[in-house]
Amino acid sequence: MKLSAKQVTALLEDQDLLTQAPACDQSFDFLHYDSRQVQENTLFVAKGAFKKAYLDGVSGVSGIVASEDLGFDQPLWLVTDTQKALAVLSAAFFDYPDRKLWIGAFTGTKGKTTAAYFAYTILKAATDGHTALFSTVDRIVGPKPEDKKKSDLTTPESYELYKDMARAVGKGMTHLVMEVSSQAYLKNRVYGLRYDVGAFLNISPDHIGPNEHPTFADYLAHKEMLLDHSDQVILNAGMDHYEEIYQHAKEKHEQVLTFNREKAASQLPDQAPTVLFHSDKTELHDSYFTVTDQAGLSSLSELSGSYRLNLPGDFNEENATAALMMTALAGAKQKAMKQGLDEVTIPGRMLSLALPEHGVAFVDYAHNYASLNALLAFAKKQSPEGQVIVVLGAPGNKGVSRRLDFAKVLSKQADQVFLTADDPAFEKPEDICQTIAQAITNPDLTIHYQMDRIKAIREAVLTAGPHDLVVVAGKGEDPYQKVNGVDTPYIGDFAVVKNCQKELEEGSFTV
Ligand SMILES: CC(=O)N[C@H]1[C@@H](OP(=O)(O)OP(=O)(O)OC[C@H]2O[C@@H](n3ccc(=O)[nH]c3=O)[C@H](O)[C@@H]2O)O[C@H](CO)[C@@H](O)[C@@H]1O[C@H](C)C(=O)N[C@@H](C)C(=O)N[C@H](CCC(=O)O)C(=O)O
Ligand SMILES: Nc1ncnc2c1ncn2[C@@H]1O[C@H](COP(=O)(O)OP(=O)(O)OP(=O)(O)O)[C@@H](O)[C@H]1O
Repeated sequence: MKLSAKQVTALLEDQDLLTQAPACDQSFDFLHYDSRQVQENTLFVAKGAFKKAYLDGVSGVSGIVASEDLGFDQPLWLVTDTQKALAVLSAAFFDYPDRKLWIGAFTGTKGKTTAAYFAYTILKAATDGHTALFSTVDRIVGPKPEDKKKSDLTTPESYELYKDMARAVGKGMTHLVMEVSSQAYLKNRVYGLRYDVGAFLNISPDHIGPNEHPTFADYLAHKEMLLDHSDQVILNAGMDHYEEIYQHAKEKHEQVLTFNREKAASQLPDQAPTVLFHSDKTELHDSYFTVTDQAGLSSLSELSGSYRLNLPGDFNEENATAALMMTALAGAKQKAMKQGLDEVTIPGRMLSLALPEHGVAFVDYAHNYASLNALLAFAKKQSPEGQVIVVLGAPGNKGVSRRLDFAKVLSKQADQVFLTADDPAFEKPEDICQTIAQAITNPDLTIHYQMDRIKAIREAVLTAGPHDLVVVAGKGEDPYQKVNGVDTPYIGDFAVVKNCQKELEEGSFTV
């Protein structure tokens, strides 16, 4: 892997990014955007909030790509957009690994990680283990334990993206399932990348604020960009703003594949969904549903059938239908589809545990209005004779609107709530919980305060009767709490509930 100066100039020129190129004739052994990772003979891309001082005392940089002359002595390529430049150069440096992979991508406000795990597990079965996964939780480039690492972002920086794709190709992977966030388009992390299939799951207001999107329209526009860069597209016909998203997709695609729940009101009367699904049985630990291809497309010929999904939640049937359609387009056979959904598990998503004499606990990552609403609606349906007892908090110094959103959902769907800490950052968790409590409008909802999250979960379990559901929302298996700028280690909600279960079984449970 090398880049010659000539190549760099040609690549940047080709994308109309170049405003000035140096007259030099050299080759670079490395490419990077982070001064802490520079090696001997690196072409350095100064992007984002880069400061010149970062390169003080750093040796090894032999060329610079930047949007302004920062006063370095090395050959300089001046470009109009450093993030796009990094993407273009990374793709070339890693020898276009994207062209050697079948790539399926999910976007949406909710369900990206879940649907990506569904599709990954199906394709792993269909390709005999030759599938990679780039998700918010893990980035998996091969079959061995050492091929898996924790993700930092939902969609990584372009350099990291192509580097990990190249690693996946090197390990014999043929398919990749990935999540694409709106930020990835906003920050040009996926500039120039094409997908074989792109699926748009849903949209609701989120990620709007400083450092994210200025408006909802901007958020939606960046999500829609996935449709422009996918060869085939799948849309959830039941989502908000469907008509607008469908029209957008139609501008680029003759065929737009859509799905919806059977008997759902059609948002576009002239356009029947390609695929319909319905629930056969929803249980506390899994769900059974049937999918039917209405259009009789040969590309979806393996799709129609009944499936067991190893996760509960009616919204997960939606995610699963999208994953089934995507994997059918990738050529998966129904046997792999059934096996994948039957076996799939996702860290921190809809994990359920039976608690002797204390009902059932759900640990879930739901942390905004749409996801908490879907989760508690499901819980309410599952415990008609019992109470829904929720443990949650809201993060400090970000997503402040979530506090009122949670109060709204709790007022509608919960019987008791244990308000607690959830990444309080530089705020006091007590203050955040007070804001939530003050906005709760249901006088019948019992409110408890316990800022120690482990104690809050244990107290909720102690409170629960045999028919109750304890829903621990917001952190899933997150291994830390953000407190005063420090990632403070935390055993994770699931581990706390598991300990409760073990102690209940042994008869030693106390709070
Ligand atoms: C607002 C935003 O998108 N920022 C991202 C962006 O930051 P940036 O380019 O300004 O980079 P920076 O970290 O401020 O530093 C500037 C440059 O100096 C370099 N540097 C820095 C320090 C140093 O000592 N030496 C040095 O060279 C850095 O490598 C970087 O190239 O590029 C960085 C990676 O190169 C990202 O880590 C960072 O994401 C931040 C941390 C972030 O949290 N973003 C969130 C909002 C995000 O993207 N979330 C979405 C999920 C949304 C969803 O759930 O739908 C995601 O895809 O994860
Ligand atoms: N289709 C859906 N509709 C509503 N809620 C959903 C849906 N799918 C998942 N959820 C809820 O949202 C939570 C997060 O799901 P998931 O991690 O798959 O979404 P995501 O899009 O990756 O989220 P994020 O961008 O926050 O990482 C789940 O734990 C579940 O409670």
